[in-house]
Amino acid sequence: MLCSRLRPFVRSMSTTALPASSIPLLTTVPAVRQWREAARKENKSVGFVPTMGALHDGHMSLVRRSLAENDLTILSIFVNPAQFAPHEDLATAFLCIRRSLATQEIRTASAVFLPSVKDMYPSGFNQDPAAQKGTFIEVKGYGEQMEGKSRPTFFRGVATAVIKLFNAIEPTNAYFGQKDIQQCFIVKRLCGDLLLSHPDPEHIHIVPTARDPFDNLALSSRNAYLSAEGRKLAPTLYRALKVAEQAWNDGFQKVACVERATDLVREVAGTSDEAQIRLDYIEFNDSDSLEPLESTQCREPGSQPVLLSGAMWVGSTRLIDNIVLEMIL
Ligand SMILES: Nc1ncnc2c1ncn2[C@@H]1O[C@H](COP(=O)(O)OP(=O)(O)OP(=O)(O)O)[C@@H](O)[C@H]1O
Ligand SMILES: CC(C)(CO)[C@@H](O)C(=O)[O-]
Ligand code: BAL
Repeated sequence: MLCSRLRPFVRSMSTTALPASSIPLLTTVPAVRQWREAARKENKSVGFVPTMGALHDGHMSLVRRSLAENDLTILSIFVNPAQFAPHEDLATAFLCIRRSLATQEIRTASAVFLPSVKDMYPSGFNQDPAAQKGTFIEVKGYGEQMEGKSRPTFFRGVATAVIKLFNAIEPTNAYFGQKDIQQCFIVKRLCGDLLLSHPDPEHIHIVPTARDPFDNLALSSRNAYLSAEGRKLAPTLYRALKVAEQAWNDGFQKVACVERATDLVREVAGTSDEAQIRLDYIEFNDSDSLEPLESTQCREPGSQPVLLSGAMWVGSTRLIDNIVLEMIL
């Protein structure tokens, strides 16, 4: 069963309701397979950019990279209900799709795939994980770490939707944003574990986070929900991560790096009239296991990359950001 808030928006996504477009809007799995088959016959490589709509410049940096590296680029827009907890705002995410389809930028892609919830969940979908039936994919030991601690069913939803999209499109390459760094590593592992060839883990590309050029705030669909005051405070998360990065590079232990970053957020929160910001976490994780580092761990040059990531509440909006230490993307 579909969550009641979602139902009207799914109905409104019927083909006839879509705006006119000069690029193919593929709304069913058979249609996207046909498009893919034609590309295969012409020996054309296909780059894939999965999104949930509400397009911004961060999405466009993925599209640009795909355009540069492939003959054809397909972008999907699917607000995947399985990655939203029942209390999260799925309806607002849906409202953004129509606006995205009207933007000029996605017209540079070769095709847009807009599946319905019914196409993506042929066995039906229930928003309550305990009542769900059918096939769901878990990436055990990785999906529970980091963001998974706050969003327990999130990566199960992401993995399930991504594998379905990959099976429908069979892309040569797929592009994901560094802003959602855990998602990038989980998708790579998913492709490796399930022995996927289209794409295999080496063809999952991580594109650096696109930021506001003035204050480095990571672009995100969620930024649209910030108040004017909240928008001013939002870059504090990245500033805090930079403080932690500096301390790490100076040789401090993890616990001290986190403390310095936390102090900065506390200080900024103290100067805000409305005390709008609250740090959820700042953590250092191993990029292979995704396990948190030991408190006493400090920088070891030449070791494998470390994920320095954080989440911060700005009013009722939860923002995430990260820095990958010692890695060339
Ligand atoms: N600032 C960014 N730079 C690069 N890629 C990004 C950026 N923001 C999002 N992406 C990537 O775009 C893809 C689609 O993301 P999505 O449609 O969920 O947008 P979003 O801005 O991440 O939304 P939300 O704010 O709900 O997290 C993902 O791979 C995501 O990592
Ligand atoms: C990858 C994704 C499209 C899967 O639903 C989503 O998690 C997102 O937009 O990052
Ligand atoms: N880009 C991540 C999607 C989400 O947070 O639901």
